[in-house]
Amino acid sequence: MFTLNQYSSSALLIDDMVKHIVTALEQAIEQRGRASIAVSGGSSPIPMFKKLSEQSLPWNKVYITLVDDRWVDTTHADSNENLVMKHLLINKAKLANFIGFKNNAPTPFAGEQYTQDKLREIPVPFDVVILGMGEDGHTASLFPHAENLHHGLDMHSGKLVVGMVPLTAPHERMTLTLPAILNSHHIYLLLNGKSKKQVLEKALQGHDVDEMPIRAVLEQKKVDVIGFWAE
Ligand SMILES: O=C1O[C@H](COP(=O)(O)O)[C@@H](O)[C@H](O)[C@H]1O
Repeated sequence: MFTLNQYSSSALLIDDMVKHIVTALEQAIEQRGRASIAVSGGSSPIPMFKKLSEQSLPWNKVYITLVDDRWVDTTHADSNENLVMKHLLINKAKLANFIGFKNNAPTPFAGEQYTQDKLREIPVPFDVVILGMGEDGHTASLFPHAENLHHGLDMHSGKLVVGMVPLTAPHERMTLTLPAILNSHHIYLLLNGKSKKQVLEKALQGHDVDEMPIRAVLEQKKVDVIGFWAE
C-alpha cells in the first residue's frame, strides 16, 4: 500500500523521515543484531543524509548500500557512491559498513556478477530502502523505455542488480532490480518540490510501468511504501 506523508517544510520532512529510518534500524539491531539500508543518490537525499549521519546508533552494526549507481569512477561528481561518502558516511555514521556497486568491469552489464556477490554480505530483507523519483518517472535506475528495463522488473530473474542504459539521463547505470527493492521491510520514497508531486500524481493515475517505472513500486502489494513530500 502507498501512503503519502506531506510536510509544510523540508526541515519537518527530514526530521520525520530520519525518525522512521532510525526506528527501523534500531528495531532490526535489537532483533537480529544487524541492520541494512539501501539508499538513493541524486540531489534530493543530501540534507536528509546529513541529519541521519548525526544520529546515535550502533553504526558499526549498520550495512549501507545503494539502490543504483552511475558507471563512473567513484570519485566522479556524478557517482552516487561519492555522494554517499561525502554526505552520509560522515559524523557518527562513518562507522557504518558500506558496500558500493562500482567495480573495474568496463560496463555495468559486465560488472553485475561481481557486485551481486559483494552484496551477499548485506543482511536481507533490507530493513529500509530509500527511493527517489526522477521527473521522467524513473526510480533507482529503472528508466522508462530502457532496453533492459524488463530484466530489472522481472520478479523471477534471481538477480539483485542489472545494468541499465537510460534514454533520458546520462551514464550507463547499475540498479537494484525490482525483486531486490521489494525484498525489504520498509520502502520510503523521498520527493521534493511541486514538480515531483505532479509526476507522482501522473504515476498514480496510470498503469504503464514501461512509461513510468516508479509505478511498479507504487502498485505492488508486497511492501508498504511511504512517500515523504514537501514543497
Ligand atoms: O539518477 C538518479 O535520479 C534519481 C532522482 O534524483 P533526484 O536528483 O531528482 O533526487 C535518484 O533517486 C537515483 O538514485 C539517481 O541515480
